Amino acid sequence: MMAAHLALEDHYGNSSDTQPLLVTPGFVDAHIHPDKTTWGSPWLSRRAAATLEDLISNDLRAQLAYQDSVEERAFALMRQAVLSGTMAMRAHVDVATQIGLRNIHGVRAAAERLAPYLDVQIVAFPQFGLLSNQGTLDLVEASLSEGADLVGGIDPASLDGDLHGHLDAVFALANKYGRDVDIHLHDSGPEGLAQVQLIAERTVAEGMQGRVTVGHGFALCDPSQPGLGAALDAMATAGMWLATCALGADPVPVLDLVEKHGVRVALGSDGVRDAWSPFGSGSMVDRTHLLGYRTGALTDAELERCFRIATADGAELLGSAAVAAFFGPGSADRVEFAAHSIPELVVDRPSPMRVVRAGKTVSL
Ligand SMILES: O=c1cc[nH]c(=O)[nH]1
Repeated sequence: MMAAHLALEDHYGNSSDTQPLLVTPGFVDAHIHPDKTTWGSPWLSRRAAATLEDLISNDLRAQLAYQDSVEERAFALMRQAVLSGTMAMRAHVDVATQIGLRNIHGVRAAAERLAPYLDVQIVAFPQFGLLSNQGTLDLVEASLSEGADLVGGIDPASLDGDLHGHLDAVFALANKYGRDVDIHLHDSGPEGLAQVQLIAERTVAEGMQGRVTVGHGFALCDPSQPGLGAALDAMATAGMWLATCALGADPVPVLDLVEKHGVRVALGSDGVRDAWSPFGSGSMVDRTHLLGYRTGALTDAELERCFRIATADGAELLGSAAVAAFFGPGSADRVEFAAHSIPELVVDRPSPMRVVRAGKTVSL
């Protein structure tokens, strides 16, 4: 999947060398949390957080205090993503006894309003624990008939405190309803790698090769870990994906190493202006820049790899036909930028001049 560079004609039909036109496929946000965003809402002053548990309790407190509905906030962010060139996204949406299914319903309603422009997959995400937060497992199951597409999980050993029980529950639901799986794994070091190995074994045992993603996978970002190669090999055998976000100080994978072991990588925004982070723009062009910056991209090939991860690779993970079908400037679904080349686009991160869906300029 290539981008195409054309000379741009001005209003009078004169082409100009100083105003370039780069035509690209749409972008794919493979990991975002639109239900928690404050996009379009008043500024949220955030509390300090030293641990994952702090972040999670800040998150719940913030969500319970939001005045604007999930649908309004999610729609505002998802609209911004569309206008920034995103054509597909995988949304991790909280399901918990404290909030019931309202986040799932709100994000699904927002997605329906944007359906001509954006393919949205919803992961039922047990942010506050799947087994440890009693009643959540039943809600996750119910969510699969009420708008959620995938079964989510989170740190089975540390956060949920029952490694095997958590994986049993996640894979049982995936099997019962024929859904893919996407598990947040913040745990680092040997504990994180051991969980990756187990998820990979489960994936193969359940015949779910290619249908399981690990989000964040901080353990997979530490090349000093002796078990890293084996964990990456296990993931490759299971056809597992790693969704990384290049957010703040979060660890990022060594892309050469991950690719050498045959593990596929997709890119996402993670939390955009929510209790977890004041940053984020909803733009995958920005996020691609951050991936390049955080992974030390230097050569054109390295910058182009970041672009590929955010477009063609993400499209493969999400099964996005609109992005995958891009063939050049005449494509019905495309994004137009004032840029000379992909490397320059990734570094300069311009806003699109035009997003085109089904042959028509998107105006929202
Ligand atoms: O919202 C978020 C972001 C990162 N990690 C989580 O568990 N939740």
